[in-house]
Order: sequence, then C-alpha cells, then structure tokens
Amino acid sequence: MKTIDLKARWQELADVKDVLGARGWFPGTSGNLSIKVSDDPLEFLVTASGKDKYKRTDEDFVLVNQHSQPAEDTQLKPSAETLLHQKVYELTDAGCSLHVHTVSNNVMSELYAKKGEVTFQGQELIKAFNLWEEDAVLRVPIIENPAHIPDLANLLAEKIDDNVFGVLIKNHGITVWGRNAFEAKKHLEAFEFLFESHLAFRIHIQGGR
Ligand SMILES: CSC[C@@H](O)[C@@H](O)C(=O)COP(=O)(O)O
Ligand SMILES: [Zn+2]
Repeated sequence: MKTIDLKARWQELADVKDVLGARGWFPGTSGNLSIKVSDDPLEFLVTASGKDKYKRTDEDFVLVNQHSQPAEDTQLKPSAETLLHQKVYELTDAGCSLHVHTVSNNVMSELYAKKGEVTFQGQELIKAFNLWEEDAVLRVPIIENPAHIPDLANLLAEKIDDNVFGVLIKNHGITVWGRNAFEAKKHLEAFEFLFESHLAFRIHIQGGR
C-alpha cells in the first residue's frame, strides 16, 4: 500500500473519530475504530489502546497486520479489542469497523440479552441498512462479554452473516461495520437512533415496561 493511501485512510478514520467524539461516544477512553488499508495481506489502522479518544494526535492509530500485530516499529499498543476488528475484516467485505460504548447500546444489550437479539421492523431508519421492503426486519445479535478477548472475538465471529451489520456485546457496547468509513458511520448512527427511540418509547409510552 502506498504511503498516500495510508495517509488518506488515517485522515478518514481521524475524521470519523472526531465526529463520534463530538457526540460523547468514547466515555472513559472506551471505544476503538479501525479502517482497512490493504486486503492481501490484510492490514488495517486501529486506535491505540487506552488513549483519550476525544483528542486528535499523531499517535491515535497503529497499523496492524492480519494477526492484529503492529506492522511497523512502534511503542504504541493496538486496541485490546483489535482481534474483533480482524474478525470483521476476515468474514465480511467491510472496509471500516467501529466499536463504541453508549448508555443506549448498553441498556438495550441488557434488556434483550435473554432473547439473544433485538429486532426492528416498521422503522424508517432500517433503510440505512439497505432494507427497503415494508415488512423488512433488522436483526441485531447480542453476545456475552467474556474478558478473554479471543473468546469474545469468536462469539462475534459466530454471529456475523450477510444480514448482520452490527453485534451488541452485553453490558459493553456495539461493534458495527460497513464497506467504508461513510457506511460504517451511517450504520452506527442508525443503530444508536433506533436504540434511543426504542428506549424513549418504552419509558414515555409504555411507562418503562
Ligand atoms: C476503559 S473501558 C473499555 C475497554 O475495556 C474496551 O472495552 C474498549 O472499548 C477500549 O479499549 P482499547 O484498548 O482502548 O481499544
Ligand atoms: Zn469496548
């Protein structure tokens, strides 16, 4: 991959990070973002671990290889959850993968954990996932949150299929992807809108039931 492409991808991911950060979607240094730089062999930029993701610096991202290891000499540590991004790239046509912790995605993951998924139907915004039929259903699988990251990555991998665009991790967050940064961000925004609307409906219309 040429340096210019790496720079362009870096810029693209940094811009997405700024927008998500402005929404407060990285509380307590949580969250991690990645963007694919090359396909064969797989290489992607991923956020450095434990950083304040509301700040924009020259050390925000690390280039990693197909084994989630740094592809160049660096003191920086790739995100602790890099393996989840690797799985997304291995199993989908994604060019970008976004993971955030929000109050809404955490509450939804807990509310529907026993069902193992949450579904949305009859909501205009499921069109953001290219679901145009009137009776179309958007399904969001929910997985447990084992501390051992390879186990978590395997649970995620089991839920990935053509009609899945993101997976909720119980009491943790959501991992979302898209063919490029624009689409991944679109998917993430649509998920969060659907979660917030659903929770507002339950509180205000159903009295919290
Ligand atoms: C500090 S809480 C969040 C972490 O445990 C993790 O879930 C997370 O999203 C961020 O980890 P990171 O290693 O910075 O990518
Ligand atoms: Zn996380």
